[in-house]
Amino acid sequence: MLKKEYDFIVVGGGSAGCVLVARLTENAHFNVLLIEAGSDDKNVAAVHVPAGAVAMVPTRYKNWAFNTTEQKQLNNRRGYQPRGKVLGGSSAINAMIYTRGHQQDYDDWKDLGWGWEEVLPYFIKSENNLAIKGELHGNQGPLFVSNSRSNHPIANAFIKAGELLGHKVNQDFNGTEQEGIGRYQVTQINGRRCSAAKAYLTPEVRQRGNLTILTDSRVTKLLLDNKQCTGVEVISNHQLLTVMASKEVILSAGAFISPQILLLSGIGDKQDIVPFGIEHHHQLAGVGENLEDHLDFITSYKANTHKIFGLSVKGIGFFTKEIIKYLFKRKGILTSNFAETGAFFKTDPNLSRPDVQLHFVVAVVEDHARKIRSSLIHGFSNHTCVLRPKSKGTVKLASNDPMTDPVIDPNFLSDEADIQTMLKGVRLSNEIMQQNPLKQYTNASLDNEYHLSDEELIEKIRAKADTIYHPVGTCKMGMDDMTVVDTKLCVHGIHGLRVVDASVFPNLMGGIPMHPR
Ligand SMILES: Cc1cc2nc3c(=O)[nH]c(=O)nc-3n(C[C@H](O)[C@H](O)[C@H](O)COP(=O)(O)OP(=O)(O)OC[C@H]3O[C@@H](n4cnc5c(N)ncnc54)[C@H](O)[C@@H]3O)c2cc1C
Repeated sequence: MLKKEYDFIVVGGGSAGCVLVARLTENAHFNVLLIEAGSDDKNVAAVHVPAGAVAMVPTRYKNWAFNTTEQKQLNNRRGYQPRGKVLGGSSAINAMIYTRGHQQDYDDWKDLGWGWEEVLPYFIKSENNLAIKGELHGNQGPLFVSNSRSNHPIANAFIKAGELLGHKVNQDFNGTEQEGIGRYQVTQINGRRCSAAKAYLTPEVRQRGNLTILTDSRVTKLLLDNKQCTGVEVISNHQLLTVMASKEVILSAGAFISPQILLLSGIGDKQDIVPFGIEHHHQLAGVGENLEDHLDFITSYKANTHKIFGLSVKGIGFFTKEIIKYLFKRKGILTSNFAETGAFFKTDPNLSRPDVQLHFVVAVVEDHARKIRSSLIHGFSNHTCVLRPKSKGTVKLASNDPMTDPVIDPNFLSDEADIQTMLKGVRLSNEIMQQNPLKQYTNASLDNEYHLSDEELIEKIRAKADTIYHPVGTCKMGMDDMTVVDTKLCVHGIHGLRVVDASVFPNLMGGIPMHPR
């Protein structure tokens, strides 16, 4: 039964929220309420079977499926922003790749107390790596990390192709050196997804008497008494309820909704709040600013085999066998995280760390797999993203109605430097795709961009690129005027309120943002 008051209320049961409630409830004196807008993840096959992501990412199933504003530098196209809406949050629908940022990325945050030396013990504590041991890895944490059980031959051909060009094969992207080409490790156990909910909301944690989990319930507003956050308003079962927090409310609703909740509650820049008829409580100009995201450009190929993702009559026999293999052995293509291999490259050898990442995907996933016709093709694709974009966007209110999506403007490619880095990255990607180990599997290039001039390729990037799903920074941590939380993640000037999700990152790191805490 829901109580009127808890010590802590955690808003959003995603990558950050699940970790936090598991840790807080270790202390039997704390009563904790976790509120999640989506459903429980129990018995949701699409979450647990790795290839099930294909049922969620392009659809509204367990997914907020946001759209962005028209992107000026992307030919005024609207982008797509999937986000998990289920316990586990985006870790329940993501590609399960386990790569941290580059060590230097954390050292950029050293003055904030979040340098490499400070964060490494937490990586190690959380990780249970079933394949790699060593001083940079953990083998006893709750988050299981494995080698992919799919091990698709065409994904391996990608590595061979890179090796032919002289790229160093990297056996461990989370080891001492990030640069190189290799296989991604995945957050999986026994061929099943290990989301933050699976890792941290274990049956033992769920049974704790001091933890209440309220799913299918949406926080609409924070309750404020002058400069103290005292609780939340939540819509649950079609009823508007208020629940009080005696110690803290902790926002972990993700990089789009955490700033939206702050703005709906009157915390942010006056100009972003008052025009919507909302009372302005607390001036914080940085709320919803500083949005950074990884832009992704895809080059796709039709394969000369049907033993890869795609839908055809010929493929039915192959997939039937793979389903049986999965049911009995938890192996095969259903364990694939799609982006099985990849690379971290420097577009300029003088750089101190890689500035582009490649994801080699054993499927054609044009427009986030929303283009059914291209998803039918048996094929593969190579994705290029700029790791430290200079372009910055915003998340703001569209209305005072909390059920309305926020206005998301990543402002992709607004900085010319990002276009140039992307261009160089795509050239590196194309070189690999033309090597014999991959050519032997290629029926046709679906993009034919090898012979394009720089100007033509930039046009193609503007016509096709979109997110690879790593928005951060909208409640930035730090001490300057545009920051929202301090180094302990407390909201500046408001007592009893923290933000703990990807919105607090000061900037994007050269890796994937599920694992940096
Ligand atoms: C398709 C996709 C692929 C990705 N691939 C990878 C990958 O391979 N590797 C990797 O490391 N990262 C990947 N990411 C990124 C990674 O998953 C995210 O960066 C990370 O999960 C963000 O964690 P978070 O805690 O900030 O937010 P989330 O995990 O998104 O959690 C936010 C939670 O809050 C809930 N919520 C929102 N609003 C409310 C509200 N008003 N009331 C109550 N609850 C609310 C949401 O439903 C959600 O459960 C991917 C992301 C996506 C979408």
